[in-house]
Amino acid sequence: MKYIHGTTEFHIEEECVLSLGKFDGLHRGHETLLEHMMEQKNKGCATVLFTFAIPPRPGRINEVQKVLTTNEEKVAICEEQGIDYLIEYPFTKEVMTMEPEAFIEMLASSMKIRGIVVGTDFHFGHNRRGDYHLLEIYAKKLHYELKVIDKVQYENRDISSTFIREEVEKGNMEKVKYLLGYDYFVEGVVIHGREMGAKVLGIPTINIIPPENKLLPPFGVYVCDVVVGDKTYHGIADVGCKPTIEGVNPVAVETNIFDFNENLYGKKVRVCFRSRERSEMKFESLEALKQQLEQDIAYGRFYVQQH
Ligand SMILES: Cc1cc2nc3c(=O)[nH]c(=O)nc-3n(C[C@H](O)[C@H](O)[C@H](O)COP(=O)(O)O)c2cc1C
Ligand SMILES: Nc1ncnc2c1ncn2[C@@H]1O[C@H](COP(=O)(O)OP(=O)(O)OP(=O)(O)O)[C@@H](O)[C@H]1O
Repeated sequence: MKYIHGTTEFHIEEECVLSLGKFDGLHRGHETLLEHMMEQKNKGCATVLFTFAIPPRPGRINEVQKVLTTNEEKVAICEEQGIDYLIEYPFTKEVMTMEPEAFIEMLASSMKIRGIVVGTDFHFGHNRRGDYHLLEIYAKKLHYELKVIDKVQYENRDISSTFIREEVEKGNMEKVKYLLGYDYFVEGVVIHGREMGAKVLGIPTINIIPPENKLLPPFGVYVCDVVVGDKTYHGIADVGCKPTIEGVNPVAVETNIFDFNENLYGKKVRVCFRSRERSEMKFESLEALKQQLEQDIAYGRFYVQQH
């Protein structure tokens, strides 16, 4: 896959099928779009996802925008899904004020568009004036086929990245899985913690520090799957900063993998959140924490057996 970013100058020689939008966390709504794109791919078109690199709003320059998928994850997911080109187009003042007609012309001058796939609510161009009706008018002129997808819903609400971010923030991980089509996950390289887990508490854990802009579920304990290479293990994870342990601890995801004693330091792992058990708490003593951890592990094992 080619990842085109940081430039407004690009040219794709092949005939292509295109979809446009933000695509934060590919979800079950996007899935329908992708299926149509893959049908075109089978007929010889290259698949192109066109997204914008939206800068932070003025006055919020120092605020980190939390996302379901970081750029690195998006690149990996797009590659897995069979996307040939991921374009992250700079959202400059000129682009922001570009009339939708000029935007379509710009796209058509950069690639040979044979198909466009969008949802019914897709809007683009200055003041979001462009919509699928305008794309339909240009379909005849520019000789592409337009496919407009009805919005996939859940409980009478359109599935969207906004909807999913709200549910992640509430810790509703089963619902998030349904909306995404897969477990919500965090990736990171296993680092050294204080090593109290194995030595003091008798419960070994792996620690990862999530990327700063990765949206996390609320601090607390989650039944999870841990993916290491091509293997998946069950475990129980704490998201938070371990208030029982003295000092300032960074926000981390710390996981006890069941029946596992290999050394994972320096390895990249993916922690997939399956279900929230409880909030993170400050315990009176390490002994009290240890007792709770044992209960958490028992809870996690039971959950895994039942689901
Ligand atoms: C399932 C699980 C639940 C945890 N719950 C809490 C908690 O509620 N409060 C807390 O202060 N630490 C909690 N922790 C973190 C422990 O304090 C941590 O395992 C211990 O401090 C070892 O950290 P280390 O790897 O940095 O040595 C939890 C850890 C796990 C694996
Ligand atoms: N539930 C859905 N069903 C069908 N198509 C969808 C669905 N959600 C988004 N799309 C389409 O996918 C493309 C990308 O959507 P985009 O990621 O920008 O929006 P979104 O998922 O609704 O998120 P946000 O909440 O950020 O607006 C658009 O063409 C959009 O219309």
